[in-house]
Amino acid sequence: MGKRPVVLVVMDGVGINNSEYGNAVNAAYKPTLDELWANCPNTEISAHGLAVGLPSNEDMGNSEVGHNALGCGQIYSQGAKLVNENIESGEIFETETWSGLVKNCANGKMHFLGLLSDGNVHSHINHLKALMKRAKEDGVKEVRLHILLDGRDVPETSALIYVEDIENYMAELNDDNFHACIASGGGRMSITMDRYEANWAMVEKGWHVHVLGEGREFASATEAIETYRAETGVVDQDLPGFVITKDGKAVGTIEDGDSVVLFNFRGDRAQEISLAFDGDDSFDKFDRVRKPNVMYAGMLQYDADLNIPHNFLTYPPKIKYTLTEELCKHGIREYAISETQKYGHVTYFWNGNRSEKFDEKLEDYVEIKSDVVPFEQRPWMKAAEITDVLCAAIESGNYDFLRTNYPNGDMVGHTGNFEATVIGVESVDLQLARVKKAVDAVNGILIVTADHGNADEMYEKKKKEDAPIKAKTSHTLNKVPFIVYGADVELKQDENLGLSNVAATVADLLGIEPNEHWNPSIIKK
Ligand SMILES: O=C(O)[C@H](O)COP(=O)(O)O
Ligand SMILES: [Mn+2]
Ligand SMILES: [Mn+2]
Repeated sequence: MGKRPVVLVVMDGVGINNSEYGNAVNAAYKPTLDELWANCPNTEISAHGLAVGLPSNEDMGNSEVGHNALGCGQIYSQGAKLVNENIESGEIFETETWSGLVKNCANGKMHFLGLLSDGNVHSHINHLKALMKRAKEDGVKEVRLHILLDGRDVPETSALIYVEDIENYMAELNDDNFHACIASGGGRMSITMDRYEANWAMVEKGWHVHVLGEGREFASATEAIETYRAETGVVDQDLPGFVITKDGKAVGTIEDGDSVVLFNFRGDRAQEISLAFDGDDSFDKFDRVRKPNVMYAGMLQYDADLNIPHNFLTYPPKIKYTLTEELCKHGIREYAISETQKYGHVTYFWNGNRSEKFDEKLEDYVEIKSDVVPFEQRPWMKAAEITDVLCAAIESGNYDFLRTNYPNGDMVGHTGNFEATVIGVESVDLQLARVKKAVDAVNGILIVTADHGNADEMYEKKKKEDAPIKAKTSHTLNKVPFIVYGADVELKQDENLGLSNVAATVADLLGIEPNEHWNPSIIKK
């Protein structure tokens, strides 16, 4: 091509926060990032709320919407917003899927499985309430709820707030003809919500409690949560699975003739459990022991290429004109690499929730296997291993555009462990120095940015001056850095810039005319 290669680094979860309080990014020793920020063209860009297609500016960013915006140069209404609209207009209940679900369980139960919170990253409790209410109106008699406790997109020990809320809601709905109750549950990082096949054993554990009704027994979800908290001290996302029983019997195993709705709208952590429900006898990820004959549907279609799940209630955004597609048209050779935890972020999310490549010949994707450990124990994760392989790819001269995601700021940030998160950010900085050197060796251009904040705010904001410090595990509403190294450009400084302006900027740096559908480049002309 004769063009200068462009390397883009997403430092997952590394936002900009002017306050030092709980700020693991500022607390980290990060000479390379500091030097780049001080000496290179840079700007701050938005990564949350309306800038990434979420319902409001109160919604923090997340990896799905962040990488979608980065990789497609446009702002699409995202799952959270689409489901809101679909419920508000009532269209969701006019779908064949909904009527099929209702009809299918005429003599059985309707099960709702999903993340119980108002985090709005994977799900929203209001969506669940709307589905339950309508199920009752449509004549469903028995509803069972399988709850995944959050504490990752919401405060780390907030599960009981949502349990109480939904139990009160069910109590109001329950009458002589309708009965809804919680049947099983567990922490979202302990059961069911694995992603990118990092740890199928989590899904197997979820299958056992939700479907088979096998697990430690409790009389209520509150009892389970309180008992586990007292025994283990773990936070909500890590609480073990539990089964609710009455008179020695699980109240809501999933049986032939039942219907099951996964009320999460986000795809990554919804796919594996969906495969377990949809899969025929050839399913071999774990032994399901018993596979009930149910109608299963997702709140959204999680992967349109792979048709997961077969039935769904809301169409995902149809993301068109992605950067990868455009670059392929120009013969640009692309390379994407991350470790398992974020591999799908730089491929599937980046390409508009598409799991197939646009052009086999032009694209190479590499996954480095993530550790299966609590990440506060190994905050460096696989940053060095990613860099080994990435630098070799840069120096090979075989690629024109290379992108990577370093998960540390985010994955360690989600543990709520400040010290470990500082080390996570420092690990990324160490690798950044190596990437920069490789970029220099090929006379390339380096872009450093992030998909949303997390490590930049590790403590919940205090409500009272003398309140104790409380760890914050979720993402933030903060802006993220955008830095260009190795190119003599001037960057715009504009309140309205966001992640969706990055694709056009990459095209500019590669000497390609940005697609007309994209938001404008950040480079001043
Ligand atoms: O799934 C998760 O781990 C969190 O809910 C969101 O994190 P991510 O958007 O950075 O993946
Ligand atoms: Mn992220
Ligand atoms: Mn995250």
